[in-house]
Amino acid sequence: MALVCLTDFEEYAKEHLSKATWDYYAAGADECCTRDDNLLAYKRIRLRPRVLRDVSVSDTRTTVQGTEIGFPVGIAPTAFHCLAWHEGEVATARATEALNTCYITSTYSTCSVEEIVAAAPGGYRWFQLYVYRDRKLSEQIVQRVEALGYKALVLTVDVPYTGKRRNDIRNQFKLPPHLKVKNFDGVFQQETGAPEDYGIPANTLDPSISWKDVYWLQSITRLPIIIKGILTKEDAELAVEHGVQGIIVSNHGGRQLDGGPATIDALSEIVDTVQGRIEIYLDGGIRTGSDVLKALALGAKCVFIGRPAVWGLAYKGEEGVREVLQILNDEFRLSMALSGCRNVAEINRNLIQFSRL
Ligand SMILES: Cc1cc2nc3c(=O)[nH]c(=O)nc-3n(C[C@H](O)[C@H](O)[C@H](O)COP(=O)(O)O)c2cc1C
Ligand SMILES: CCCCCCC(=O)C(=O)O
Repeated sequence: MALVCLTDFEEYAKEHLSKATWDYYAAGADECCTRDDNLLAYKRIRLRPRVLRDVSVSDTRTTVQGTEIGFPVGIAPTAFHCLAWHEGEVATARATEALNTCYITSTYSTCSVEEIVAAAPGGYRWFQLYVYRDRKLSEQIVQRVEALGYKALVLTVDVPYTGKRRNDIRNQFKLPPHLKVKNFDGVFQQETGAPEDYGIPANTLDPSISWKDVYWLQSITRLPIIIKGILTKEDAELAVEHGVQGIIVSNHGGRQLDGGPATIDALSEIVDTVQGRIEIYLDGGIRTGSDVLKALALGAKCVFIGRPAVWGLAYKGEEGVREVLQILNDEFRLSMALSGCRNVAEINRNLIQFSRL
């Protein structure tokens, strides 16, 4: 039977992946309140559609960091794509190249950045970076992705420690031995029995990371820096003051702090504070084209999907991710037209029924 919406892909993935892999992808932290609220928050928002506006032609294109993409939905960084499909991130990269959108490659990819670029040489990509205690490791990967033509660095700031994901603990989930964090092959070795997250030594990431490390990162790269994991106006203001080029409003898909806000609920205070000085993106809970429309109406320049891309991989690799992206593109185009918007420039706050919020 045809899969017609993203939840169809979710059901397929749940049925076909091993329980431990499914649990890892689905996980939220603790009671999963924030993970679930990311989706529920969209359902609380109502739109104010305009009519009789000649929507016979519609244009979903936009720009991010000055580059045109086909529609305002990219792929958020998620780890371990080879768990879902044997070609892993290579398949994801090919799908995003085909749909002309942005793919943020995770530090914890199971294909190397060199393999990803070779598979989809024309693709538009950003690289997601975690900061390591051993800064040389971070510097080396930054140099590699810069040389490979990645267009921005996405600095993830919400993982000083990994959130408590109960099923992963119950399942003692770890990357199976035939898969590797390919960007650091052989680097993350450790003695048996030492603390680990998913088979990776637990103490590699630096929990002392602070705003001064943004200056350090700027000193080692010419790439634009986008901070992922901002949820408050105070931190958005600091991001602007530290000279970064963008923010991703994100709670890591509800996998880190449980009890934080849904990202769509956090967006407005950040947009009001930033006042257009840098681009603001959002991820978390995007499952339909009207979710995309709502996020853009509230001020996001582009949104990113995490789990739905992995569901697409689990279904049919590259083809599955293409289908997921195509469905979102089609639904977004339809939602735009049904609310009277011919292009993304016409999407604004007037579309949102604030009296209900
Ligand atoms: C399985 C999984 C792995 C993830 N791995 C990373 C990662 O390596 N780096 C990162 O910055 N965010 C990671 N994230 C968070 C995503 O980038 C994104 O914030 C989140 O998935 C968005 O929510 P959604 O899944 O509801 O679309 C991961 C999320 C999931 C579900
Ligand atoms: C050692 C930390 C592993 C993190 C794995 C990727 C990730 O961010 C996730 O949410 O899962």
